Amino acid sequence: MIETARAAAPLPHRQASGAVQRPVVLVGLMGAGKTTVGRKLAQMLDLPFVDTDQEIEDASRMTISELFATYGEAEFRALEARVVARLLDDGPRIVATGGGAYMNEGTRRLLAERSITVWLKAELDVLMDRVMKKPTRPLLQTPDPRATLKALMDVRYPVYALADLHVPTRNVKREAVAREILDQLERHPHFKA
Ligand SMILES: Nc1ncnc2c1ncn2[C@@H]1O[C@H](COP(=O)(O)OP(=O)(O)OP(=O)(O)O)[C@@H](O)[C@H]1O
Ligand SMILES: O=C(O)C1=C[C@@H](O)[C@@H](O)[C@H](O)C1
Ligand SMILES: [Mg+2]
Repeated sequence: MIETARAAAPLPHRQASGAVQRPVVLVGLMGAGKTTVGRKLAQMLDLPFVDTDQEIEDASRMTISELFATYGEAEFRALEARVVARLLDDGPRIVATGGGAYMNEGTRRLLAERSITVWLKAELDVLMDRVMKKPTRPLLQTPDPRATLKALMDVRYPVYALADLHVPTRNVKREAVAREILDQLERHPHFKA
């Protein structure tokens, strides 16, 4: 279900509203803050916010874990790619992707043509702290989730690095991360000041 951000209270960047020419798509590993920061950024820009994991769960009426268990990862990835592609047809908005969405080459090509991509980059310790708060993520159901996350980092970080903007998340507040994205967006050619 597409969620529309409620009118935000006046903020320093409010004049930027409506100036994003393309969807802004957040990519990065589980726990990087794509959903949390994406929602904040959408409020700041007064744009709709969409989370692909949520879209998939709403459409299938199943949780991501149930989808993995019932249909397998490959089917989930195919559905995810279709959902991301469809969201690019709906005009400027903030899109939080699932952690693996950007690993699909076709998805990356589409996103490069039609969106502004933002990599939320985080260190392993920060990610571990965060993902352990909700330990249901299907890919981390392993004997050593930290080693699994590290292995995913090694494979994925060179790919996430292809995104247009790189924003470190560290242990800064979600508002500060959203503002850093906004600062970088304002310097991007598809953002009209
Ligand atoms: N900047 C931040 N500071 C503190 N906590 C944060 C920050 N960003 C996210 N979190 C917390 O980290 C957890 C994971 O965040 P979130 O769900 O937004 O990550 P995600 O990138 O969307 O992960 P996934 O790929 O699994 O959907 C949440 O509990 C969230 O509240
Ligand atoms: O990093 C990943 O591959 C995933 C991240 C989550 O957002 C979900 O999309 C799912 O758990 C897979
Ligand atoms: Mg998320």
